[in-house]
Amino acid sequence: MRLVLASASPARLAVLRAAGVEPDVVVSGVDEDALVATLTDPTPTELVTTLARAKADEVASRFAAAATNTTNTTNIPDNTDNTDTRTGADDIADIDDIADIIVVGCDSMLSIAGQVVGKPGTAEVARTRWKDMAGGEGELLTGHAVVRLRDGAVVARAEGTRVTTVRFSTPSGEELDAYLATGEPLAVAGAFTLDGLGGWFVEGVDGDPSSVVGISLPLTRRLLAEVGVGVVSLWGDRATS
Ligand SMILES: Nc1nc2c(ncn2[C@H]2C[C@H](O)[C@@H](COP(=O)(O)OP(=O)(O)OP(=O)(O)O)O2)c(=O)[nH]1
Repeated sequence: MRLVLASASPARLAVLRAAGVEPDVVVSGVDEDALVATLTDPTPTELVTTLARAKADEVASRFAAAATNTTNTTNIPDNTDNTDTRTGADDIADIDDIADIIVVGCDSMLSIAGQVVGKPGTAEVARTRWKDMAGGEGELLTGHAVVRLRDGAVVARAEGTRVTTVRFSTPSGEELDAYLATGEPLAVAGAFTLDGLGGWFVEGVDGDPSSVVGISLPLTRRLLAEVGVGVVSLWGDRATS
């Protein structure tokens, strides 16, 4: 059995590794903006669940193609060097045993001031986000989709979303300038991290902290159980040491 993380997120990989799981990483080629554009007034939960499902399904489809020995190169991003520099991602060709594969896809967004937002992308957008966040609170939603395949055929799937309330401090002008200058807040949902430099500006969370970082361990444990996988079986030698 192999757990495949369908994500380029170093944060998600770090959470799983710290929790005893060494997943294979296969980055999905999902165009999130294009997919969101096809949705009609999705709720925040529908948004992150749809995106998480799309990421998991895109990677799962590659295993289906590999299992039938067909090469569907139309939608498999060119990953000829077999690694994605962002996270050292594998190509599915690197995964020797595809008899029993569990693919996990996630998507995180912050609901704040009546908007649901992802990664700011620029310092200007991140600064604007912090004007809404400072001294207040938002809800960090992380959608999760788990797909289990045996010999390339989907045999089970499970989905869920975790919502965690995050209470923000009020960084000074100098602190915010410095934080934005690091670049960290530009590449993470909600323009903050709980486990990085952003932690200086988070007063607290109500709910699951791992979900804020990018993947909820307790929810993923339940979703794995729904597809017949006990999380302890994924701990490898950690379970016996
Ligand atoms: N280290 C850390 N990262 C965070 C935190 N909050 C959000 N993030 C990251 C996790 C994800 O990498 C990113 C949310 O964007 P997405 O859910 O679209 O994932 P991303 O595009 O990174 O990768 P993916 O789409 O799964 O391939 O923000 C946090 O508190 N700590």
